[in-house]
Amino acid sequence: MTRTELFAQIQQKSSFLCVGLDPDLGKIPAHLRSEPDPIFSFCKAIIEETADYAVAYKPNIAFFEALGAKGWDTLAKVAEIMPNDVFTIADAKRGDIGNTSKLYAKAFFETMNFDSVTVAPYMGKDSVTPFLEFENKWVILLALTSNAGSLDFQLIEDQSGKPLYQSVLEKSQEWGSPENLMYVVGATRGELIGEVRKVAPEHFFLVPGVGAQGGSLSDVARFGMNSTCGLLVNSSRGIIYASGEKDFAKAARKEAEKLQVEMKVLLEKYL
Ligand SMILES: O=c1ccn([C@@H]2O[C@H](COP(=O)(O)O)[C@@H](O)[C@H]2O)c(=O)[nH]1
Repeated sequence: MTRTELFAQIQQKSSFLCVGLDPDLGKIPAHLRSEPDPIFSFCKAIIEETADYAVAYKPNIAFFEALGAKGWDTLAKVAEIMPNDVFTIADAKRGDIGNTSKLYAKAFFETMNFDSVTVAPYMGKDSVTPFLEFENKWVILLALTSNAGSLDFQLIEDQSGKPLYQSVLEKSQEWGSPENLMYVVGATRGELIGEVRKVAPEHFFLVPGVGAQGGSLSDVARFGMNSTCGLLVNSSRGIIYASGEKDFAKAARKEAEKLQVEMKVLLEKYL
Protein backbone atom coordinates (compact mmCIF):
# COMPACT_ATOMS: atom_id res chain seq x y z
CA MET A 1 0.00 0.00 0.00
CA THR A 2 1.32 3.48 -0.88
CA ARG A 3 1.30 6.49 1.44
CA THR A 4 -1.36 8.13 -0.75
CA GLU A 5 -3.57 5.02 -0.50
CA LEU A 6 -3.07 4.88 3.27
CA PHE A 7 -4.07 8.52 3.68
CA ALA A 8 -7.12 7.92 1.45
CA GLN A 9 -8.20 5.09 3.80
CA ILE A 10 -7.72 7.34 6.81
CA GLN A 11 -9.93 9.98 5.24
CA GLN A 12 -12.53 7.47 4.09
CA LYS A 13 -12.87 5.81 7.50
CA SER A 14 -12.17 8.99 9.51
CA SER A 15 -9.84 6.82 11.51
CA PHE A 16 -6.16 6.24 12.11
CA LEU A 17 -6.76 3.18 14.25
CA CYS A 18 -4.50 0.16 14.15
CA VAL A 19 -5.96 -2.88 15.89
CA GLY A 20 -3.24 -4.94 17.54
CA LEU A 21 -3.65 -8.70 17.36
CA ASP A 22 -1.89 -10.12 20.42
CA PRO A 23 -3.87 -13.34 20.84
CA ASP A 24 -2.98 -15.24 24.00
CA LEU A 25 -4.45 -18.73 24.47
CA GLY A 26 -4.71 -18.03 28.19
CA LYS A 27 -6.81 -14.91 27.63
CA ILE A 28 -9.15 -15.71 24.75
CA PRO A 29 -12.72 -16.68 25.64
CA ALA A 30 -13.05 -20.24 26.93
CA HIS A 31 -15.69 -21.28 24.37
CA LEU A 32 -13.14 -20.81 21.53
CA ARG A 33 -10.69 -23.30 22.98
CA SER A 34 -12.57 -26.27 21.50
CA GLU A 35 -12.27 -24.83 17.96
CA PRO A 36 -9.73 -26.52 15.62
CA ASP A 37 -7.62 -23.32 15.58
CA PRO A 38 -8.76 -21.15 18.52
CA ILE A 39 -6.33 -18.30 17.81
CA PHE A 40 -7.45 -18.09 14.18
CA SER A 41 -11.14 -18.09 15.16
CA PHE A 42 -10.41 -15.34 17.69
CA CYS A 43 -8.48 -13.13 15.26
CA LYS A 44 -11.01 -13.68 12.45
CA ALA A 45 -13.91 -12.58 14.65
CA ILE A 46 -11.97 -9.52 15.88
CA ILE A 47 -11.03 -8.51 12.33
CA GLU A 48 -14.58 -8.96 11.02
CA GLU A 49 -16.09 -6.85 13.81
CA THR A 50 -13.51 -4.03 13.80
CA ALA A 51 -12.87 -3.64 10.06
CA ASP A 52 -15.28 -0.68 9.75
CA TYR A 53 -13.12 1.33 12.17
CA ALA A 54 -9.56 0.16 11.57
CA VAL A 55 -7.18 1.28 8.84
CA ALA A 56 -4.44 -1.11 9.98
CA TYR A 57 -3.93 -4.42 11.77
CA LYS A 58 -0.79 -5.35 13.66
CA PRO A 59 -0.36 -9.00 14.59
CA ASN A 60 2.46 -9.25 17.10
CA ILE A 61 4.46 -12.22 15.87
CA ALA A 62 5.48 -13.34 19.39
CA PHE A 63 1.92 -14.45 20.13
CA PHE A 64 1.97 -16.73 17.10
CA GLU A 65 5.53 -18.05 17.14
CA ALA A 66 5.14 -19.01 20.80
CA LEU A 67 2.84 -21.77 19.51
CA GLY A 68 5.50 -23.28 17.25
CA ALA A 69 4.78 -24.50 13.73
CA LYS A 70 1.02 -24.30 14.30
CA GLY A 71 1.39 -20.66 15.32
CA TRP A 72 3.14 -19.85 12.02
CA ASP A 73 0.32 -21.57 10.12
CA THR A 74 -2.19 -19.52 12.06
CA LEU A 75 -0.31 -16.29 11.32
CA ALA A 76 -0.27 -17.10 7.59
CA LYS A 77 -4.04 -17.74 7.71
CA VAL A 78 -4.63 -14.48 9.58
CA ALA A 79 -2.50 -12.59 7.02
CA GLU A 80 -4.64 -14.08 4.24
CA ILE A 81 -7.98 -12.87 5.64
CA MET A 82 -6.94 -9.26 6.16
CA PRO A 83 -9.36 -6.96 4.30
CA ASN A 84 -7.87 -5.58 1.05
CA ASP A 85 -8.20 -1.95 2.09
CA VAL A 86 -6.20 -2.14 5.34
CA PHE A 87 -2.50 -1.65 6.01
CA THR A 88 -0.92 -4.74 7.55
CA ILE A 89 1.96 -4.72 9.99
CA ALA A 90 4.02 -7.71 11.06
CA ASP A 91 5.23 -6.61 14.47
CA ALA A 92 8.32 -8.78 14.47
CA LYS A 93 11.09 -6.32 15.45
CA ARG A 94 13.60 -7.96 13.12
CA GLY A 95 17.02 -6.86 11.83
CA ASP A 96 20.27 -8.79 11.33
CA ILE A 97 23.27 -8.87 8.98
CA GLY A 98 22.23 -8.11 5.41
CA ASN A 99 21.71 -11.58 3.95
CA THR A 100 19.65 -12.61 6.99
CA SER A 101 17.55 -9.44 6.94
CA LYS A 102 16.83 -10.14 3.28
CA LEU A 103 15.21 -13.45 4.24
CA TYR A 104 13.28 -11.91 7.14
CA ALA A 105 11.94 -9.43 4.57
CA LYS A 106 11.07 -12.23 2.15
CA ALA A 107 9.23 -14.11 4.91
CA PHE A 108 6.98 -11.19 5.83
CA PHE A 109 6.64 -9.40 2.48
CA GLU A 110 6.49 -12.30 0.00
CA THR A 111 5.60 -15.49 1.87
CA MET A 112 2.98 -13.69 3.98
CA ASN A 113 2.35 -10.51 1.95
CA PHE A 114 2.40 -8.06 4.88
CA ASP A 115 2.66 -4.39 3.90
CA SER A 116 5.23 -3.67 6.58
CA VAL A 117 7.44 -5.08 9.28
CA THR A 118 8.82 -3.52 12.45
CA VAL A 119 12.62 -3.42 12.45
CA ALA A 120 15.17 -2.66 15.18
CA PRO A 121 17.78 -0.05 14.16
CA TYR A 122 20.58 -1.20 16.46
CA MET A 123 22.58 -3.09 13.78
CA GLY A 124 22.53 -0.13 11.40
CA LYS A 125 22.19 0.48 7.67
CA ASP A 126 22.98 -2.97 6.22
CA SER A 127 20.47 -4.58 8.60
CA VAL A 128 17.64 -2.23 7.58
CA THR A 129 18.09 -1.54 3.86
CA PRO A 130 17.33 -5.12 2.67
CA PHE A 131 13.75 -4.54 3.90
CA LEU A 132 13.56 -1.25 1.97
CA GLU A 133 14.37 -2.91 -1.33
CA PHE A 134 10.88 -4.44 -1.66
CA GLU A 135 8.54 -2.37 -3.81
CA ASN A 136 5.44 -0.99 -2.10
CA LYS A 137 6.55 -2.41 1.26
CA TRP A 138 7.45 -0.55 4.43
CA VAL A 139 9.93 -0.61 7.26
CA ILE A 140 8.64 0.60 10.61
CA LEU A 141 11.79 1.42 12.53
CA LEU A 142 11.85 1.48 16.35
CA ALA A 143 12.65 5.09 17.28
CA LEU A 144 11.21 6.01 20.68
CA THR A 145 9.42 3.03 22.18
CA SER A 146 6.61 3.06 24.73
CA ASN A 147 8.21 0.89 27.43
CA ALA A 148 10.04 2.06 30.58
CA GLY A 149 13.30 0.54 29.29
CA SER A 150 13.34 3.00 26.38
CA LEU A 151 15.13 5.30 28.85
CA ASP A 152 18.10 2.92 29.04
CA PHE A 153 19.47 3.74 25.58
CA GLN A 154 17.08 5.79 23.46
CA LEU A 155 17.31 8.98 25.53
CA ILE A 156 21.07 8.88 26.13
CA GLU A 157 22.54 12.12 24.78
CA ASP A 158 25.71 12.45 22.73
CA GLN A 159 28.28 15.19 23.38
CA SER A 160 26.15 17.75 21.57
CA GLY A 161 23.10 16.88 23.70
CA LYS A 162 21.34 14.94 20.94
CA PRO A 163 19.42 11.89 22.21
CA LEU A 164 20.10 8.55 20.52
CA TYR A 165 16.55 8.24 19.14
CA GLN A 166 17.13 11.50 17.25
CA SER A 167 20.30 10.12 15.66
CA VAL A 168 18.28 7.05 14.61
CA LEU A 169 15.69 9.32 12.99
CA GLU A 170 18.25 11.46 11.19
CA LYS A 171 20.51 8.66 9.96
CA SER A 172 17.69 6.37 8.80
CA GLN A 173 16.20 9.14 6.66
CA GLU A 174 19.27 8.66 4.45
CA TRP A 175 18.13 5.06 3.79
CA GLY A 176 14.40 5.38 3.19
CA SER A 177 11.79 8.03 2.47
CA PRO A 178 8.33 8.90 3.83
CA GLU A 179 7.06 6.54 1.10
CA ASN A 180 8.61 3.41 2.61
CA LEU A 181 9.79 4.23 6.13
CA MET A 182 7.73 4.81 9.27
CA TYR A 183 8.79 5.08 12.90
CA VAL A 184 7.55 3.50 16.12
CA VAL A 185 6.92 6.29 18.60
CA GLY A 186 5.28 5.37 21.91
CA ALA A 187 2.10 7.14 23.04
CA THR A 188 3.48 7.10 26.57
CA ARG A 189 6.10 9.68 25.58
CA GLY A 190 3.62 12.61 25.47
CA GLU A 191 5.21 15.84 24.33
CA LEU A 192 8.37 14.05 23.11
CA ILE A 193 6.23 13.02 20.12
CA GLY A 194 6.44 16.69 19.12
CA GLU A 195 10.24 16.49 19.20
CA VAL A 196 10.16 13.40 16.98
CA ARG A 197 7.79 15.19 14.58
CA LYS A 198 10.27 18.08 14.23
CA VAL A 199 12.97 15.65 13.04
CA ALA A 200 10.64 13.58 10.84
CA PRO A 201 7.94 15.99 9.62
CA GLU A 202 6.52 13.83 6.82
CA HIS A 203 6.90 10.24 7.98
CA PHE A 204 4.08 8.14 9.38
CA PHE A 205 4.44 7.10 13.02
CA LEU A 206 3.11 3.81 14.37
CA VAL A 207 2.08 4.75 17.90
CA PRO A 208 1.54 1.93 20.41
CA GLY A 209 0.72 2.65 24.05
CA VAL A 210 -2.84 3.99 24.18
CA GLY A 211 -5.32 1.83 26.07
CA ALA A 212 -3.60 -0.70 28.36
CA GLN A 213 -0.36 1.35 28.63
CA GLY A 214 -2.19 4.57 29.46
CA GLY A 215 -0.97 6.90 26.66
CA SER A 216 -3.19 9.84 25.67
CA LEU A 217 -4.73 9.78 22.19
CA SER A 218 -5.38 13.51 22.24
CA ASP A 219 -1.73 14.27 23.12
CA VAL A 220 -0.56 11.96 20.35
CA ALA A 221 -2.70 13.86 17.83
CA ARG A 222 -1.79 17.28 19.25
CA PHE A 223 1.96 16.66 19.05
CA GLY A 224 2.17 14.15 16.22
CA MET A 225 -0.39 14.81 13.49
CA ASN A 226 0.84 16.22 10.17
CA SER A 227 -0.91 17.26 6.97
CA THR A 228 -1.50 13.64 5.87
CA CYS A 229 -2.37 12.55 9.43
CA GLY A 230 0.98 10.78 9.76
CA LEU A 231 -0.27 8.56 12.57
CA LEU A 232 -1.36 4.97 13.01
CA VAL A 233 -2.38 4.62 16.65
CA ASN A 234 -2.38 1.05 17.91
CA SER A 235 -4.46 -0.49 20.66
CA SER A 236 -4.20 -4.23 21.29
CA ARG A 237 -5.41 -5.45 24.72
CA GLY A 238 -7.79 -2.51 25.14
CA ILE A 239 -9.73 -3.75 22.10
CA ILE A 240 -9.24 -7.50 21.79
CA TYR A 241 -9.83 -8.29 25.46
CA ALA A 242 -12.68 -5.83 26.02
CA SER A 243 -14.71 -8.91 27.01
CA GLY A 244 -13.60 -12.42 27.86
CA GLU A 245 -17.06 -13.85 27.12
CA LYS A 246 -19.00 -14.92 24.03
CA ASP A 247 -19.60 -11.25 23.18
CA PHE A 248 -15.82 -10.59 22.85
CA ALA A 249 -15.96 -9.56 19.18
CA LYS A 250 -18.92 -7.19 19.66
CA ALA A 251 -17.17 -5.71 22.71
CA ALA A 252 -14.01 -5.25 20.61
CA ARG A 253 -16.12 -3.51 17.97
CA LYS A 254 -17.46 -1.09 20.58
CA GLU A 255 -13.96 -0.22 21.82
CA ALA A 256 -12.72 0.25 18.26
CA GLU A 257 -15.71 2.47 17.50
CA LYS A 258 -15.06 4.59 20.62
CA LEU A 259 -11.49 5.24 19.45
CA GLN A 260 -12.63 5.95 15.89
CA VAL A 261 -15.16 8.51 17.12
CA GLU A 262 -12.39 10.30 19.05
CA MET A 263 -10.11 10.08 16.03
CA LYS A 264 -12.72 11.63 13.74
CA VAL A 265 -12.89 14.67 16.04
CA LEU A 266 -9.08 14.91 16.15
CA LEU A 267 -8.80 14.64 12.36
CA GLU A 268 -11.35 17.45 11.99
CA LYS A 269 -9.41 19.56 14.50
CA TYR A 270 -5.85 19.14 13.19
CA LEU A 271 -6.01 18.22 9.51
O1 LIG B 1 7.25 0.66 21.69
C1 LIG B 1 6.50 -0.30 21.51
C2 LIG B 1 6.60 -1.13 20.40
C3 LIG B 1 5.69 -2.14 20.25
N1 LIG B 1 4.71 -2.35 21.14
C4 LIG B 1 3.74 -3.43 20.87
O2 LIG B 1 2.46 -2.84 20.62
C5 LIG B 1 1.43 -3.58 21.26
C6 LIG B 1 0.80 -2.77 22.37
O3 LIG B 1 -0.18 -3.52 23.02
P1 LIG B 1 -1.24 -2.90 24.09
O4 LIG B 1 -1.97 -4.10 24.56
O5 LIG B 1 -2.11 -1.93 23.34
O6 LIG B 1 -0.44 -2.24 25.15
C7 LIG B 1 2.10 -4.87 21.74
O7 LIG B 1 2.05 -5.82 20.69
C8 LIG B 1 3.53 -4.44 21.98
O8 LIG B 1 4.44 -5.52 21.87
C9 LIG B 1 4.61 -1.53 22.24
O9 LIG B 1 3.73 -1.67 23.09
N2 LIG B 1 5.51 -0.52 22.39
